[in-house]
Amino acid sequence: MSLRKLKVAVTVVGEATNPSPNNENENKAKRQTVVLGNGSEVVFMPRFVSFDQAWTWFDYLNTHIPWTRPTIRVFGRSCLQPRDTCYVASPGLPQLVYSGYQPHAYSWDDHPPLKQILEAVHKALPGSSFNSLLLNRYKGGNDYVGWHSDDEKLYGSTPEIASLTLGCEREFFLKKKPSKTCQESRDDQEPKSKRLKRNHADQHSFTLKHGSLLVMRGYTQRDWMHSVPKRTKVEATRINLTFRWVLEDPDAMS
Ligand SMILES: O=C(O)CCC(=O)C(=O)O
Ligand SMILES: [Fe+2]
Repeated sequence: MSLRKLKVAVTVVGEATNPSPNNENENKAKRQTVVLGNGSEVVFMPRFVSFDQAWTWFDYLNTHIPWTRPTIRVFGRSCLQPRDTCYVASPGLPQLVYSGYQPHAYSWDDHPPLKQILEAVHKALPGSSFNSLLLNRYKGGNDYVGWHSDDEKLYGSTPEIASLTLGCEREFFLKKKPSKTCQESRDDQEPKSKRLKRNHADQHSFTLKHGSLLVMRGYTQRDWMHSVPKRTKVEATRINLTFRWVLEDPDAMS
């Protein structure tokens, strides 16, 4: 699959205060906002946290998190999830279930560095709040996450998801979900060459480097899918933390 790097529609909205808890001098990092359209956007901070701090967090999480590689169900078939995982949530929240798997919810108190990371994320995103965390560990290029949206009901209709990368960099892709609007139905009947031009902004890619933070907002989960594909030449480990807000009563929202 070949997805073009986003060249347009990347707006640098200025210097942001980086919340690196240890080094105030490294607290200046560029923040890019990518407007995806129709109320969806991505904010990307390539240097959210200092290199050294990010390695300290990586080493702690790699050794201390109770990683598991669960069996999940995809298109009716059972398979091993192609990455390690762990789930952390505040008490009293509804259970997370995805791909037929219900992870045990660990407490923030079990791993104090996670509270420090959560605080840093909150500081970088004023007005945002997160009460759960899904951790992923990719132990090399064969580990991946396939195309999906995090559109579970317990996150509500416009969830904000903040995604921190530690360790080996990997490509992160976004592609627009197919929809049967009038315009797109007409596109289907056009020659492929024209269609490709018209759809140029329907896919984006980001290189998620060590210490970067990518935030998906608005209707991104409703209208877009994302993935971290396999990479044959990659051998090193990447740890990814996605912070999310779980609604206390998802049924009250519908
Ligand atoms: O590893 C990543 O960057 C993405 C992980 C992800 O999409 C997820 O856990 O839902
Ligand atoms: Fe996801």
